[in-house]
Amino acid sequence: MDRIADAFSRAKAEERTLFVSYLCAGDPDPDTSFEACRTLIENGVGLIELGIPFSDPLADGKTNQHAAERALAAGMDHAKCLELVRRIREISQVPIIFYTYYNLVYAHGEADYVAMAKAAGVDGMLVLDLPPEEATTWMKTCREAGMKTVFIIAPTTPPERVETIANAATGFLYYVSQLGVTGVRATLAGDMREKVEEIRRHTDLPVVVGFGISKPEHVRAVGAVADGAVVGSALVNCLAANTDNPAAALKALAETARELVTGC
Ligand SMILES: O=P(O)(O)OC[C@@H](O)[C@@H](O)c1c[nH]c2ccccc12
Repeated sequence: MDRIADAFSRAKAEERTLFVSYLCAGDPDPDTSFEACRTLIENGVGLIELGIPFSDPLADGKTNQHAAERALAAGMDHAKCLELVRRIREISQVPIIFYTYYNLVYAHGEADYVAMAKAAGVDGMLVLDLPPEEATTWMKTCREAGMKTVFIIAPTTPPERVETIANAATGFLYYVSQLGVTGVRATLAGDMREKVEEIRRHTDLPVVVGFGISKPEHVRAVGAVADGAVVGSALVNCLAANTDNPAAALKALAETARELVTGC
């Protein structure tokens, strides 16, 4: 079963953009985090990026950093992240990607980290601070375990590295359309089409675009050039604004997802 390929091919067949969500696992607490994932699935999300909370999330903007802080403060650990995946698998076959940092992989050992995730039902990994040039053993370990390895391409990625990254990736490629770190923005990058077309010259993998997406018109603009639209901070903000009221957080999440999915 290739949940990732199935999700993208279903979206393509239905001529829609795959709605990809990001939340930090365990934000604001393990139970609410599971209900948040259920809410997203019920409101159109077709692929879940789960951030593994880490104390030094250097690639994340303030919104995601605070989400990781809330999750860690709520006692989220690796075992609970795997338990969250198992709970999601009881209700859905939605593809799940771990967004993690290499310190967390190293702490368990690559083989164990991948094996535990695969057993729980994770479909792919994005190690945010591990470039393909340093990921030879990682990619081999994941390939042998049937775990996809997603990689990121940025606006500043030079052409020769676009090819290297595109050739290393499996599952899909993620084009982060803005410079800097994650976070809601008023406008999207203007050169998205050219960069995605450049990526597509090197791969047949699906390409998703993220960074700053917060409105249906952003999703529509991304959908015109890419196979999926990634929304993180706009969803995380729903939890951040209601940390003392899980029901309100989930209601805001459902409303935001329902609005964004109209752009898919
Ligand atoms: O938050 P935004 O602007 O909607 O962007 C998605 C982003 O949060 C998610 O894909 C992500 C979370 N952590 C990351 C680190 C690097 C790149 C991307 C990410």
